[in-house]
Order: sequence, then C-alpha cells, then structure tokens
Amino acid sequence: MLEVPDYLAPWMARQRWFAGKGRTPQLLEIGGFSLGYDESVRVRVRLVLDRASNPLLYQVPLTERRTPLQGGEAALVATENDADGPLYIYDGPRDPAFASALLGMVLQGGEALAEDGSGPAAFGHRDLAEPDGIRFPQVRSSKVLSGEQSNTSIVYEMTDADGSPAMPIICKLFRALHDGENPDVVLTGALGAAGSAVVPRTVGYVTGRWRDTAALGGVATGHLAFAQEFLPGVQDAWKVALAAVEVGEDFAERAYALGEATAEMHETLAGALPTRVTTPFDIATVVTAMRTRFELAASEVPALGVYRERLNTVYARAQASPWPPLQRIHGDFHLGQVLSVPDRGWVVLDFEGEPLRDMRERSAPDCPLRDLAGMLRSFDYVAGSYALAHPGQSAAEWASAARNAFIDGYIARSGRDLREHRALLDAFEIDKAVYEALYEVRNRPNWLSIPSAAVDRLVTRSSQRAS
Ligand SMILES: Nc1ncnc2c1ncn2[C@@H]1O[C@H](COP(=O)(O)OP(=O)(O)O)[C@@H](O)[C@H]1O
Ligand SMILES: O=P(O)(O)O[C@H]1O[C@H](CO)[C@@H](O[C@H]2O[C@H](CO)[C@@H](O)[C@H](O)[C@H]2O)[C@H](O)[C@H]1O
Repeated sequence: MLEVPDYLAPWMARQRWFAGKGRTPQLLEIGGFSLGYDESVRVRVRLVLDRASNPLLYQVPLTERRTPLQGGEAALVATENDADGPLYIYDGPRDPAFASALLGMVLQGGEALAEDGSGPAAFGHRDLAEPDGIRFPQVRSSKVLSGEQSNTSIVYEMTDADGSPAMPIICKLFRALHDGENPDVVLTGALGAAGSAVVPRTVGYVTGRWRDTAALGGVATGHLAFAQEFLPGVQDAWKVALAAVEVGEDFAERAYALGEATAEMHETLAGALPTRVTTPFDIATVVTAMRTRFELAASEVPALGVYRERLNTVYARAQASPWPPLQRIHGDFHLGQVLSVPDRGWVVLDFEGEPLRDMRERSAPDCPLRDLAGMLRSFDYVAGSYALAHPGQSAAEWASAARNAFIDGYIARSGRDLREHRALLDAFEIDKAVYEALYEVRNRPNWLSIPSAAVDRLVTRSSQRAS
C-alpha cells in the first residue's frame, strides 16, 4: 500500500465533493498515476479509498510545485518541506498544469503510467473527429465550475491552431470512482451518436484501471473524466424558472417544449440501447425498492411514518397497473439538469442518476415514467422555494400549469397515452418526493418542508383518485 500524506484527510473532509460529511476520512491509497513532470511542476492523481464511508474510492488530482502558483492561494492544499526546500501542493483541477494535462489525454488519446510501475493506469479516448485541416485545438484558459456538489468540472476556453476561438469544452472529473461504465458517458454518448441534439456533443473521456479485490480478476475499470461541448452563457432551467415565477411569468410554453424534448430523449435512448418488456419480477423489484427507500427516509424523517399505510396501498396499486417497457433513462431528471439553448432548444445534462442510489442500479434499464415524475417534482420545487421566500403567497397555479404543459408536450411527441399509467406515475412521483426528503434532511434541512408537504399532498390526491 502507498503512504497517504497527513494533509490529505483533513483537506478532503472540507471539500464539497466529499460524501462522508461530518466524518474524518480514513484513507488508504490504492494506486495513482502520473500526468507528467518537469522542473517546475509534478502532476499526479492519487486514488484513495475512504474506509470510513461504505467504503468509497476517490480520485484526487494534485500538483506539486517548488515555487508558489501565481494566483493559486485558494487552491493550495498544503505546504511541506523536504531536503530540496518547500513543496507547494495544489488541488489539481485549479492548477492549469493538471487541467491541460487532463484535456490533453482526451484530445490526444494518451496513456498515463501507474506510479507503482505496474504499467498504464489511465487511458484517454477522443470521440469528436477533428475538422478537416484543423490541428488539435489549444487550451487558452481553464476554470473550475463553481456550485457543483459531487464532481468537479473544468471549463476550457479553446483556440484553433491559428489562434481563433474554438468550441469551448467542459470536462467533468468524477470524484467517486466505480467499477464499470459511468451512465453519464454512456447515455450522452449514445444520444450523440444517434444524431440527437438534445445533449451536448461528446468530446471524449478518460478511463482508468485500479486494484479492487471485489472486481473480476482483482482489477476494476471505470470512467475517470468526461469531456463535452460547453454551452456558454446559458443558465440552467432551475434558475430560469425561479426568475420566471418571481415575476409571475408563465412557463407553460417552455414546459410543453421540454415535454417534447423528453419524449425525443426517451425514444432515441430506446432505439440506441437495450430495452425489454417489464416482467412481474422487474415490477416487484422496483416496488420493493420504493418501500425500502420509504423505510430509510422514515428512519431519518420520522414524521413520514404516518403515511406508511396509505403509501403501501398506492404502491400496491402501482404494482397491479400496466407498465411500459424498461429502457435506459436519465434517472435524476430535474430543472437543474436542462438548458434552454437559443436556436437549439432543450439540452439535457448529467445522466449520472440519483447520487444516493447504488451505481449498478443506476446503469440498469428502468421505467421512463421515473423521469417524468422527476420533472413534475421539479416544477413543484419552484413553487415550494417561492413559498419559502414569500410567506403567505403561493405559486401553486404556476406549477400546475407548467406540470400540465410538460405532460401534454410529452404525450404529443411520444404518442404514448399516459392515462393508463396514472397510478404508476403517482407512485413514481411519491417515491421521488420520499427520495427528496432524504436528500434534503442530509444536505439542506431548511428545504425539507418542500418534499414533506408534497408527500402529504400526493398521497392524499392519489388515495382520492382511487376511491
Ligand atoms: N455542457 C455544458 N454546457 C453548459 N453548462 C454545463 C454543461 N455541463 C454542465 N454545465 C453546468 O454545470 C452544472 C453542473 O453540471 P452537472 O453535469 O449537472 O454536474 P453534477 O454531476 O456535479 O451535478 C449544470 O447545472 C450546468 O449549469
Ligand atoms: O446533484 P444532482 O443535480 O445530481 O441532484 C441532486 O441534487 C438536486 C439539488 O441540486 C436534487 O434536486 C432537488 O432540488 C432541486 C432544486 O434545487 C429540484 O429542482 C429537484 O426537483 C429536486 O429533486 C436532486 O433530487 C438530487 O438528486
């Protein structure tokens, strides 16, 4: 095993992407690779297992410099002293040396060697073909995107060989690593390859190999980073919708178009990746997962306990109702994941699925109604956040108009009659609100009232509809 430097655990514990909030990580370094060095900087990626949570494997890129990085104060992880003098250690994504090395691997399809001498440990893959006669674009500047929770994304301004601006790129570095393919890379790639403009163009990705006793042959392989076209100057729809509700601006037309885009996304995914008829076993598995999720949520939000009986009835009804075929879906569909891009329409991001769900579950074919339920909940969240900020006022009508328009747009584009799936859609919506209660109690307790109120309302509505 490699030695973990003392500075790493306390620094990791303070990072937004560190999942074991409130706990000090117990780190074990299981590998790492080098992205090059010269006399001024050494660029490396450490792979460290936190045994205190689950356990979870993290990817930690660092740079080591003999002289301080200009303007890099906020990125400084630690300063050490050795025989050659002071050593300044920086958070890799915030150091242009790492940022350029990472994108270089993608664009040039490079390999990186393991630090323990065991051979290649990381591999770059370029998907986007170079336009005829144009050499690899160059990085003009790079910047870490603020506000991200579980990953770290670097946005690159690019120039062509002749110095003219080229398509900007965003490269998402997956902080928590898993054996197997990352659904964000697979689904975005499949949609792009099918010619759909509903996702940004894939530029390429980096995969890695690391030791893992639980993996086949003792070696795990998985995605480390994903680079795609960056769409500059567009706010995500969550921010746009909040601004709209604030001034009482209707969102129904945009919600209708979002419903159409969602149907197109589902149709293209169903054509590009495996689908299958939903078996009674599949149905039982999904419904059991709903019940298990409710029990977990009720253990952390005891007030939910009063809904147990009625909820069981709703879930039993869903189990007995007709189910559409299973297919790959977005998995965590909400307004923060979609951008309305001028002259292009709705663009969908982040197909990683719900961060609280096991990665294997997130890569399995699922019910497309789960995505519809996610977006329906998101319109309710806009109203919920408005009501929290404006006590005594309500945006319920705004949300109801947007929700109806979204479903109308989906039905119009897909030709799928959702009426026969009403009980099932209700169940997925309640399940999502239960997930949100768990998410909020762990991350944003001030917002817990939004999903809690929704559980109450949705359970009541669904029970009335059935009687
Ligand atoms: N290709 C892109 N073009 C423009 N903005 C993007 C792009 N990808 C991500 N973003 C911005 O970054 C935010 C976070 O990206 P996301 O993929 O959802 O990361 P995370 O998995 O950490 O939630 C998005 O809400 C969006 O505002
Ligand atoms: O980090 P992700 O974007 O993958 O998703 C997680 O965080 C979301 C919050 O950022 C959370 O979404 C919930 O809050 C949104 C408003 O901030 C709201 O629009 C969504 O409808 C609501 O579910 C998401 O559930 C969680 O997985």
